[in-house]
Amino acid sequence: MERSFFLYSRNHGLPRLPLFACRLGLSDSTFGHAKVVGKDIGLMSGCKVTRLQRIKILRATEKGSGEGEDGEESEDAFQATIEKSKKVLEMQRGLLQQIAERRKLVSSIRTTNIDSEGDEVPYNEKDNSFPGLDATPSGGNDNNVVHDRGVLSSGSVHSTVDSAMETVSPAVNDGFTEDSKEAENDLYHEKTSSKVDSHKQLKDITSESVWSDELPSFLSSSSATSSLKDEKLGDLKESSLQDVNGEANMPTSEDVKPPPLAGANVMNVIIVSAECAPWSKTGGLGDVAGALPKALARRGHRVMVVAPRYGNYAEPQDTGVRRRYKVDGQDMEVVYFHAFIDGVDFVFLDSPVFRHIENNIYGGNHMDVLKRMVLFCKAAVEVPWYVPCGGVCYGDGNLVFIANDWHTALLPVYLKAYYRDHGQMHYTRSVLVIHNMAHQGRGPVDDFSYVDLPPHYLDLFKLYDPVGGEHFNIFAAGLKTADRVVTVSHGYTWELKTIEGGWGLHGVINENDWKLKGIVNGIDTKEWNPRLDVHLKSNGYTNYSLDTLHTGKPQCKAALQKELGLPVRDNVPLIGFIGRLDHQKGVDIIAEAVPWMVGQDVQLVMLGTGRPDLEQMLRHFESQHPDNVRGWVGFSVKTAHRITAGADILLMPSRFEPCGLNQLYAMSYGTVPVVHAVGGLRDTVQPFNPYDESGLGWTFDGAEAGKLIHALWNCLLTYREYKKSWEGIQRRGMMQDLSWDHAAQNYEEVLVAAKYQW
Ligand SMILES: Nc1ncnc2c1ncn2[C@@H]1O[C@H](COP(=O)(O)OP(=O)(O)O[C@H]2O[C@H](CO)[C@@H](O)[C@H](O)[C@H]2O)[C@@H](O)[C@H]1O
Repeated sequence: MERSFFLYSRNHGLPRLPLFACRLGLSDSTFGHAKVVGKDIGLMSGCKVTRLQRIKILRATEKGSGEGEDGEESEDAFQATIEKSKKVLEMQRGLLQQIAERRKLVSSIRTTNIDSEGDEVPYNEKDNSFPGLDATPSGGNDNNVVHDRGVLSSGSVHSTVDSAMETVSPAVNDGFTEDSKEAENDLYHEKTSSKVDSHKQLKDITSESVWSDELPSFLSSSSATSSLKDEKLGDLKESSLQDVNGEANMPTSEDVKPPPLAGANVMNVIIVSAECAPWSKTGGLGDVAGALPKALARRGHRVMVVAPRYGNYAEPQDTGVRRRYKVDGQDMEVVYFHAFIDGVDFVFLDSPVFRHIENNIYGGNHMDVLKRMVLFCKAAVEVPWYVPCGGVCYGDGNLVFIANDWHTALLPVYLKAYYRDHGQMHYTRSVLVIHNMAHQGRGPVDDFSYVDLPPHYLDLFKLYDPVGGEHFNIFAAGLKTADRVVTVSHGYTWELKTIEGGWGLHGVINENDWKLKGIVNGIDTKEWNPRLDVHLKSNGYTNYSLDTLHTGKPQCKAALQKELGLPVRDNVPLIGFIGRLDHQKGVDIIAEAVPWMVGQDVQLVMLGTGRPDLEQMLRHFESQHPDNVRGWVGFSVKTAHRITAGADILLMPSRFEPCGLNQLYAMSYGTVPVVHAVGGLRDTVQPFNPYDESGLGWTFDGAEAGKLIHALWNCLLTYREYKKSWEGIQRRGMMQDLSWDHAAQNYEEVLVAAKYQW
């Protein structure tokens, strides 16, 4: 039964209070609008008054205006009202405190209920759980005592996550807390709404997941989810508690946790990648594997990255889990290391075949590379069962693997051949991301004998094309087997379907078009952010932002010129190039344009490593034009950051570019990109239009020196003659939200699509 606040508290003379509160300018948010044990106490929310109250207020006001003629009487009445109001406020405070205490009680009952339900729920298909460890073809694992808890039922999986998260080593987390705080302050890039404490978030996943697995996202809404929760809580919910718990407008209290951004779609995600920054990186794949997981975790998913352990990394600790896998008839042991950082579980696979090759990840002969990838994928697909992260395994329910490029394209195949074909890992899905189709894991058909698959799988790998003839193609098998495929830009998705862009796999891509989606990469706004960049804190460099662009960027430019031994001149355009020195990146196109460039009074700095002939070319240019050109041969993350900050212009004449990250980094540092309009470069660099002062840089429509020169000429003209336009381009670039948050949301759609695909 609802009772008005007036009736509830008339002894306290409250009819005047709403009006009084209004006069004092006290708002909804000051008092809220609370319900206590089913009774609307109408705490002046929006000066809400009942009809009876209104009459009383009116009478009191009329009376008040009459008394106004007598100043003293009126003053006394006013004082009395204040006194009464104070008392009422005091009482309300008490009530609010009671409410807060009841909320705490309810949430503790709720937690207990979820935990106990999780323990008791037997295996249920709808819970997306795997029946048991013993049924796995690879057998059990003596080292992993918590394994069973992770796979027996999703109830136990979810319910144990809470306790798991409590056991995460604080030492591991603490090192990253400050950075997270810094990033949270980033006004330009980070959406503060998406920032939540990772532990709290994972706890939220736990409770959400228990209920949400049962409904596809397109059927469920947050209300559907909460009603399901309500049903599950059943008996425990007394009506009074329901009312307290259901109150939406309560003043914020410490125990109020925001729901995960992914809502009902939260799931377990395992990203498997041959490289992962900052531990290992040869290019953009490492950046993506280091950043996308964190963005997915911010959305509330439980996220793990699996990568080889190439070096002695500081953070990951030996989990004690050891597994043996057969590769080409040979027993190979894998030791699993783990670190929990920024809300993500990083699992590194240690084996003699991975050790100490951090500077040559894809090096070695054809067979060496193939065997490494076979071992990596065989071990990675079992991680959710054997590696306890924070005390509990991921299990295989509600799980999606994200494999990347050909190196891990065997994973979807192993998932199918070893497990799903045998009715196991029934609820696990795989997504394969194409970062670069130019590398496919090709080899002679005989390679099939090394991947350890049933004979009928050969057809998945066999491909014929005019270049390779009939051959063995790992990427092809992965693309066919994965539940969904992602490419890293919309432009590249289209290009892959063409003979020129598909590198022999355009047929496979076209056949699987239905499961293909382009998602433009984001950038790690903690790593690549001129306000926070750790590489700009010394040697004369400085951090800067949109507000300090005028002073900060020129300072970085001067520091870069000084560091490189170039004449320190503010008015000379400084042009940068960063990238792998190979055919893709069009370094040779820059080379053709160098004679023209040096005649333009510009400075050019090129950082790269790769093909020896192109490395030699860089050195040659430097020696020919010591006053204008620097060719830095090597892989230096610090120098890459400093060039991005100090250069005015970034050149990217790539012949093809699936997405490209350097142009994104450049724009966020106020460095203007000049790019070949291809793949992701076309998607992300809107050409400058001087008529309406729009656009972000210059593009050219052919990978030719002449076209590069034409675009660069226009760019240099604007730099020199139209300073305002130039600054506009810089500012527009810096103001974009290039963070991973948006891309992560798109990935989530793909994960959900994979999850509900049968
Ligand atoms: N010598 C050097 N020293 C230091 N850092 C260096 C360096 N050479 C390159 N880098 C860094 O490596 C990364 C290169 O990323 P890109 O996306 O431009 O290219 P990549 O072709 O490797 O990636 C592929 O995957 C990514 C991710 O999906 C796609 O964006 C891209 O189009 C596709 O070709 C950048 O972080 C860059 O700074």
